[in-house]
Amino acid sequence: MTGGLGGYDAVAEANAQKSVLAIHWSRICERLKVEVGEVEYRTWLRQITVGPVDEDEITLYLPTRFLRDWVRGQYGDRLGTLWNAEVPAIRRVELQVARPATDAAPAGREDTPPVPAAPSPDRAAPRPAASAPVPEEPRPAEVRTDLAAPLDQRFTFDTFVVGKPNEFAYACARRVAEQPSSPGFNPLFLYGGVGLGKTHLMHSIGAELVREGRVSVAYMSAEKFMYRFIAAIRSQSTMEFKEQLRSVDVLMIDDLQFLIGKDNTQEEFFHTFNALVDAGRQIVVSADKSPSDLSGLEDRLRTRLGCGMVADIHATTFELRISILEAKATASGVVVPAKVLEFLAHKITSNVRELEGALNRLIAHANLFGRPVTLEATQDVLHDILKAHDRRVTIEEIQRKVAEHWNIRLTDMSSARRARAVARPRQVAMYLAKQLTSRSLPEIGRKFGNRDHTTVIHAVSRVTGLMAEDPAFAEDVELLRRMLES
Ligand SMILES: Nc1ncnc2c1ncn2[C@@H]1O[C@H](COP(=O)(O)OP(=O)(O)OP(=O)(O)O)[C@@H](O)[C@H]1O
Repeated sequence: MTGGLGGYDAVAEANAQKSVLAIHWSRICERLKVEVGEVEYRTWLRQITVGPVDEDEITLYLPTRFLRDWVRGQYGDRLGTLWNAEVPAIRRVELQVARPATDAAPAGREDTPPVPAAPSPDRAAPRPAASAPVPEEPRPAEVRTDLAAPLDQRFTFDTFVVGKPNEFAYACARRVAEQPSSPGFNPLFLYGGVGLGKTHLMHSIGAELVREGRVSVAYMSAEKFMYRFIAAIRSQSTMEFKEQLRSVDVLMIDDLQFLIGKDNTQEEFFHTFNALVDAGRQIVVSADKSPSDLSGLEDRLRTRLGCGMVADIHATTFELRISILEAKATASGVVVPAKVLEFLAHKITSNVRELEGALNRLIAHANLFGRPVTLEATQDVLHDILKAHDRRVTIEEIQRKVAEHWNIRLTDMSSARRARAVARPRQVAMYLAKQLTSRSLPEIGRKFGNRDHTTVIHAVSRVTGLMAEDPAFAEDVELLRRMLES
């Protein structure tokens, strides 16, 4: 590809080469359609654009890293063979990530338009000619701050403590961060109660992708999405808003439940969602409930949200709370005795945010006054928080949980049935009632079908004995106790 005769000839030669390559490529595409089928072709191969030839190598472009890797793994050799059959001088195919020019939208902050000739900041930037792919190098990884909230630097995979309740969601988030748009993982829908780490995981995905490079990430709360949309309508710039959204590689929307009842915004989100997924981009969404339980969201949106991977973050266990506290205490550099951590993990069970808040207050207090953290100081410094968490468990709740756990009828808690499958759970419920409530033995007996207080004493000692003998049984009872306390 030498020019030698001046700029015009070089351009003419490049154009001629392009049109010849385009003819070869269209023939190869026809072959591929027949070989792999129309659907497969449209999903993976249609997005390829042809780049330059250098010696014996032709460069093909794909819009995302994920597509590039997939096509390379599945079709790399075949593409090489087909090109070689068309143009014997081509012996190798190089696959690169590049956004086709038709998709190119402003890629930086609004105040730094990437296309120098942009006529005005409130108009979409002009697009280069459709056939010229934009190579990946000049387009650095970025967080689309024009669209989105900046990522919180503290929320990374490294600082996320993994335990049983969140290990699945964590694994899914890691997978998406490593391979955005993997089949089966798009969209990734994370859900769980308040303060259990959904936002932390989303920011971790964003941080990882940006660190890895080559993708643009937009993160925003559903609330922010709505306000941006409304502002765009008011300023008559909805097209620009849509284009910005649809130009990102990964779109993350936090707290989607906010869109319940906001029909127009839902509609807009639905179209954005479809446009991105259809273009092979990744969507990550969080909400407080699963897609099927988000009544108030349009059915078609709920259906699409549930199409990828739905991962639940469960309420924390005692072990996870301890691990989180340990990690955060270590990071703070303040020595917090194990018994203080255990005390907090027992007392503050509702969510990690509150747990973290309590620990932060303790640490701040220790730093301010230069005093060691003790159990007494903890009770003093946190007395208001601890009081709010002093939960009263009722005997009815205990009976319900225990019955559910062993799959027996609630009425069997007070029935006369003595079969072990029923009597043992009943004894456990009596034991837990004694442990977790301040009710007297006769009161407990009365709640269990008017039994005598000696029956309750017998149940307590029987369960205590069995727990000592049988670790699996002890674990069951312990689990129930923690569930009831949280
Ligand atoms: N497994 C964890 N390891 C470390 N920190 C955690 C973990 N889970 C939650 N946190 C911390 O708890 C706080 C609350 O988490 P986050 O904001 O991610 O919760 P959320 O599920 O998004 O809550 P909301 O429903 O209110 O949006 C954050 O400071 C976060 O870092």
